[in-house]
Amino acid sequence: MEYISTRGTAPALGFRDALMAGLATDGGLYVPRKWPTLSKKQIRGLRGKSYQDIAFEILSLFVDGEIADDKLKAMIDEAYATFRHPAVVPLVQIGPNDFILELFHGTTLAFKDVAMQLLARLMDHVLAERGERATIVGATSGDTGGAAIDAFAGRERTDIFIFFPHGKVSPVQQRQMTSSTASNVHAVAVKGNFDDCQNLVKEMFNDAAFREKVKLSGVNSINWARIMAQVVYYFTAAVSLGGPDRKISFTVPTGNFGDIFAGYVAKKMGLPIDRLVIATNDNDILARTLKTGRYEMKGVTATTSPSMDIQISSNFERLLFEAYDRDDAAVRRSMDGLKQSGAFEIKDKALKSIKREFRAGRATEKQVAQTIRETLSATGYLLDPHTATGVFVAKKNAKPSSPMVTLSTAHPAKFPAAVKSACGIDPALPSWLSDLMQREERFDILEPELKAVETYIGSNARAK
Ligand SMILES: Cc1ncc(COP(=O)(O)O)c(C=O)c1O
Ligand SMILES: N[C@@H](CCOP(=O)(O)O)C(=O)O
Repeated sequence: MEYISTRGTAPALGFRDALMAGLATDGGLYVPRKWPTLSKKQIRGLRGKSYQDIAFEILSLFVDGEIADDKLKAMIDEAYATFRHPAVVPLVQIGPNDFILELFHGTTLAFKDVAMQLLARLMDHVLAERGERATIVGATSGDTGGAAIDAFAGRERTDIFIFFPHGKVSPVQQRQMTSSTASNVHAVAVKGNFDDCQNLVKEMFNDAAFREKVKLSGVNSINWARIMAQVVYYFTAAVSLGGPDRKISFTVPTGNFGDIFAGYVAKKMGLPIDRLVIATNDNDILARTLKTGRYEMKGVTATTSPSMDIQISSNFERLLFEAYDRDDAAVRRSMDGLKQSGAFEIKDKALKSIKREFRAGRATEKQVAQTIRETLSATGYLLDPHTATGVFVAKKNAKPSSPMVTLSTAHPAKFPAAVKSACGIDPALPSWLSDLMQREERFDILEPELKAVETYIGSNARAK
């Protein structure tokens, strides 16, 4: 299996190199040269298997023998042993045809743990095999950072630097990032928003000398391995609801487009998915794009679902690549337009192909709060604001003939103020995090300037 860049001018890489590269050297994102597929019979064969076994069957198609099967199995088992639910990602029914896929039973209570626990182990394995060290960077609107810090803390071969927008993450998210005592962890508050943090990370990758000097690697969903790990739960959810002999729809609270792109990959691999619905909060650039064909940045609004307060939706580039029939020049033109003028137009044919695969909807702040309140009173189920965004949009896009699964991307206790103000309930953190808000914080504050950030990393990273 070879991985190619969406911008077409970086070298094609095997799995291990794509894993360690994060972003391609031409600024593009890696995707498999060809989507692996499973027949209906093979998908049926996943029924009744454990999450770990299904993960192995799906992931080994992408790893393609670059990591020995027994080692990959052991990493999968270890990664998902950190989850507090025996099903890893249980499905909960909240209506006759409405389901919630709970992705938040990992150590930091967000769906990011699913991929991050595995990613850290995969990277460690490759670094050990090569006798190397790496500097890991990540931008976060709140959840990726906590999950990455938890997964990489104390790992000998990596130093990890996480950049979060100063004052724009929830107090629980901030404390999860800033209370690590591990010496290889560096939490940095950037005076800006998530897009500034993400731009800094991408600029670091585009600085070839710096990239080489500190042996840079990334843990955002620009890294193909993040997406790959997230494909698995579309299969586990679908087969437990009768797939592939029945089509299942999914609604996904969306920001950086990684989670829903994983659903699109599952479909490409042969999983019969009916509707794939993008749910956005007031930062509705993706919903607007599908409606108008113009991807246009308009500034970020702070919402009660801060993890989705994003304008530059990185993985949309992977979708564009597919929609333009893998024409990397068309992707380069779009990305140049975005950089130069904050916008680009999608050509009719490509837009039509995107609209065939996706629907999109937005939930306003009022609708999010109302959905939390109404779902609680109708079903007794407590949603976090990101999941509530999904549930609201799912209702508008559900079809009576197919089950609708909304991905629950975070535990309500990560956003207690928003949940309390919506429905009066103050959700408690689970026991292993009950002292979180008393733990001491340790972080630095930086301007959103490449030089400042590179100097900071340069003086703290050990991979030189
Ligand atoms: C809780 C939560 N929900 C949804 C999202 C959106 O996921 P994605 O960026 O993969 O679209 C994020 C982060 O991005 C998140 O942290
Ligand atoms: N919502 C994310 C933003 C970064 O997304 P990623 O999936 O690309 O890492 C977060 O919580 O940090």
